[in-house]
Amino acid sequence: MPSESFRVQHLPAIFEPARPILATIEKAGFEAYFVGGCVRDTILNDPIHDIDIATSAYPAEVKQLFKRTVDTGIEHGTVMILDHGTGYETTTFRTESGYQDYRRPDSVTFVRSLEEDLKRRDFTINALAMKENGAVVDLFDGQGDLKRHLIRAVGDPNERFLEDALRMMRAVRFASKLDFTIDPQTLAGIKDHAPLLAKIAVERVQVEFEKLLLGQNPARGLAGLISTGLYQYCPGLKDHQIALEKLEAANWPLKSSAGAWTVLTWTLGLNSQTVGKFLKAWKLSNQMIKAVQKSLKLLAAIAGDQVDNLALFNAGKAALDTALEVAQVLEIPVDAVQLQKEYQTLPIQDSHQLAINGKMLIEAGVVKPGPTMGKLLQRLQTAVIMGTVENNLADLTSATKKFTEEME
Ligand SMILES: Nc1ccn([C@@H]2O[C@H](COP(=O)(O)OP(=O)(O)OP(=O)(O)O)[C@@H](O)[C@H]2O)c(=O)n1
Ligand SMILES: [Mg+2]
Repeated sequence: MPSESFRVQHLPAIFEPARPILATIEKAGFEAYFVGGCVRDTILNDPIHDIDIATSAYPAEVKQLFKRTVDTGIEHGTVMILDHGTGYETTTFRTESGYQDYRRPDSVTFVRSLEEDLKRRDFTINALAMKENGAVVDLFDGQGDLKRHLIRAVGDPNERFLEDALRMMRAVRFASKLDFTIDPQTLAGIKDHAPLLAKIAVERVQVEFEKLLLGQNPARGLAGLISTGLYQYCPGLKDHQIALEKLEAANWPLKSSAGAWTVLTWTLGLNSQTVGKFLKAWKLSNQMIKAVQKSLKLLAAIAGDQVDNLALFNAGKAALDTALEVAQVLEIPVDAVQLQKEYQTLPIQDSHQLAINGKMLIEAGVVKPGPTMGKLLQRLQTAVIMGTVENNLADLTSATKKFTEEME
């Protein structure tokens, strides 16, 4: 069994429910460890979001030790254990070989040795293992690199990136997230293999890029992305080195995902009309695309000092918050408090709040069903939002009469 090099005295509370799983596996004579990000984040004292467990027990052996298990990825050695409330995934130590397509191993071989398993992991800071009792196994000086604030590939960087090209994106993502430097040899490995990123599913690149933009210091991640040429293999970024360099100088950090994509696309010179195609290439959801379109539109109004009630109404609260967040990061001057106040005091914030509707108009006999009615309601709504008509039945009815006469 590998020797321990350090011991975490008090495991964060999030580990508690998972400890009995490791204890059970150990009692049966196997090894079991917390591995990957959760160990890194424990040592960094950062929030932990998911717990990964690795074990020398083969999947069939794991399943014998627990009452309730689910085969979530049995061919890769992953079994979900449900005995202790929330499910915990355990993965058998494994080595992988092949990687003909630079993203999936051709075959997975289960092994009994922790070292073999850790050797195939991406970076030294992610190749730490921790026992149930807090003892840390660190075979590649991951703790030294955590102290030195260094992203360094385990072993030969070229091998690691040939195994999985997404790791190049992960390197720049961690540089941003943790505000760490990328080790020169690791950086050189990225430079040499950057074109392989094109082989990776865009959805996976998107996740890493968004995390980069939401990190502690995106300037670091962007600098890595640019200096290695990796950006050229990201959707729609090939011709945008200068814009990306400009983005490096922004007033980071950011909080929201919509904010991240808005900051990026604004800096690339896209607008609410042109942004759709770009974000589709990144495989973002329609919901996210709509959110970015709205905040870009409002941001354009803010930058042109043309924000009125209608612009605020059309944007809505979420896009307003995003646009204000982005304005701060991009140092676009805006009185955020004032705009929030204007939004709060809009005559209506939602179409449903209009004091008249189509049914009422028909019943009052002022308009017949059809396309005219839609136009009329739109006009009434705009008039209310802009404050030229009061939002009450009497005023809206007389405005309706006036508008219908004009429209005839
Ligand atoms: N391309 C990858 C992805 C993951 N890993 C290994 O699998 C672990 C878990 O992966 P994942 O949860 O994707 O990343 P984390 O490092 O845990 O980071 P996060 O905080 O984003 O979960 C990593 O720590 C690393 O040891 C790897 O070697 N190569
Ligand atoms: Mg993780």
